[in-house]
Amino acid sequence: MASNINSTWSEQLLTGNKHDVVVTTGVIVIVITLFISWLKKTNSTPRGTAPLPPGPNGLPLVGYFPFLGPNLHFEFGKLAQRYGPIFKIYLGSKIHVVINSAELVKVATSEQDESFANRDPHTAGLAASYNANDVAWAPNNTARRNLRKVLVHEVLSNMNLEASHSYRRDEVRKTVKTVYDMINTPVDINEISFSTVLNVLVNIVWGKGLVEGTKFGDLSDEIRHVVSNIVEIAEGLNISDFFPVLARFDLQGVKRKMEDQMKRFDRIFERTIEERSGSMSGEIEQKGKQEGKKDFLQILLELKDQKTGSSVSMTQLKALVVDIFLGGTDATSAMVEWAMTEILRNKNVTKKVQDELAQVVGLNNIVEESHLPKLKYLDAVFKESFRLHPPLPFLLPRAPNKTCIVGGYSVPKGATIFLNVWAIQRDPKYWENPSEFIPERFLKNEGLEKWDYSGTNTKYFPFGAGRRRCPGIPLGEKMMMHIVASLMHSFEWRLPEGEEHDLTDKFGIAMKKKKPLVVIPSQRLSDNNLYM
Ligand code: HEM
Repeated sequence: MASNINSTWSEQLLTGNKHDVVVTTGVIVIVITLFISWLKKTNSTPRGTAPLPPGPNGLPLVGYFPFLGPNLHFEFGKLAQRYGPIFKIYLGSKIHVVINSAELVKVATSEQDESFANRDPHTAGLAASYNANDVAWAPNNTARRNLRKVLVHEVLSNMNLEASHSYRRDEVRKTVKTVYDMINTPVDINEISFSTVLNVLVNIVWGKGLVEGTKFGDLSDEIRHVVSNIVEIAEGLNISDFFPVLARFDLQGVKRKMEDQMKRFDRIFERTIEERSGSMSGEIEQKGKQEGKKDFLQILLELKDQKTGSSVSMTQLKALVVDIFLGGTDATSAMVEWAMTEILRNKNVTKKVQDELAQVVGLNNIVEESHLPKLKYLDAVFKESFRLHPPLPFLLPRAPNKTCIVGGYSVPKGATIFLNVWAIQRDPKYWENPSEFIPERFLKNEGLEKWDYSGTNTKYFPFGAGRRRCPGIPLGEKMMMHIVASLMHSFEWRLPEGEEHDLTDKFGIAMKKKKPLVVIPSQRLSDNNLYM
């Protein structure tokens, strides 16, 4: 018996019990048949239609999962080299299509933008968006388009951005003061920029008066906790997203944990609305009127009061606030960290950034938002940092609402689409010396190439392209430029003894540095008052 257990199938065939051999052979035949029919299913297309894109086969049920490392952007970069501008890959039971060329991204986000403007929300995204009632995860329907209009034309309008400039100024100044108090001790750049950006957004959404009032001192801490927790939960890989049949079991508890955070968020929202409609309302409204700015809550209450049949519901507005926090904080602070890393590891770049700041701002002054458009070299540094380290290396996943043809291949309705901005922005076909950090490439005005964040040139689109591109660009850009300009203008920075700069990244909700940038500041400006 023991020898039977240890023997191989072929040994049993030669020596063993006939019944065992029949059973084993039967199982093997079934497995091979399943495998062949799975191969046929994953590679076949109905007669007369275009074929599916090429791609690795993987295994039944789990697809290509077992062959992938944790850094999907590297893995997909390698597969792009093998399979070309478009490939398909099964992850679990879901088909994913990865688009790796500027030309085909143009097809998806311009020629066929309407079909590709739908999303494929994962469990965490769904739970954090009140079931896709927001802008970022909702399908491309009328409700979403209306809500996006509220975000672009009300919250982020030029007038509101201009009016809220004092919020950004105050928070950046507070950060400079905090760093000044930490002179000669290590500072975690991502940590301080995350908290600066979050405070700015809290003020934009809820209004400074509400958060700073003594009664609500604890509110911004609570918001900070909830936002950090939401980012952390959304960051992990969730098996249910790849095996939809398992979703209802919520094996890793992602849905439950996210819903707990959303309940906390609901309580914050209810409390602020209650207070706003109560005793503090007149005072805050009056202050807002004097300063010519409206916080988000005020816009919300006005929309409700208009009674014009506005289709924006309370749930949508809450979901939009979460979008603003999630979209705004993580990606912006990740970019501050990448830009600071690239500046500090290239001595030549450090000098050029500092020289420009000395010339535009002066060393007896502080950085103001009005200086930012004149900092052309720093702008090029950001553009080059975005090229090498796009915080969302595949953007947010899309899902076409009908089967489309891209590059001669069939892209099935509902497939998860990754637009591989990471690979395109490093492709030697489009970029000279692609892995080198050369900000000057964005200062040349040769030819007809347009390098901006609009996504119209699909060789460079770190904020996305087409009708789902990021609506937060003007705010994100102002915040990250102001923070880095101020940190570089007010301080000299050095690494702790024995440390070296490290560019390793880690895949997540926003692609960050694996090892946080922790650097030691020293005073650069002679006037101590410029730090107060
Ligand atoms: C450096 C900062 C930022 C980066 C790199 C960034 C990047 C992106 C990217 C790549 C997308 C997906 C675009 C696509 O699928 O084509 C996106 C979407 C979005 N971002 Fe940003 N973002 C930033 C800041 C912000 C800010 C400050 C806000 C809000 C105030 C924001 C709100 C959103 C929203 C709501 C969406 C979903 C748009 C839609 O689906 O229609 N982002 N962002």
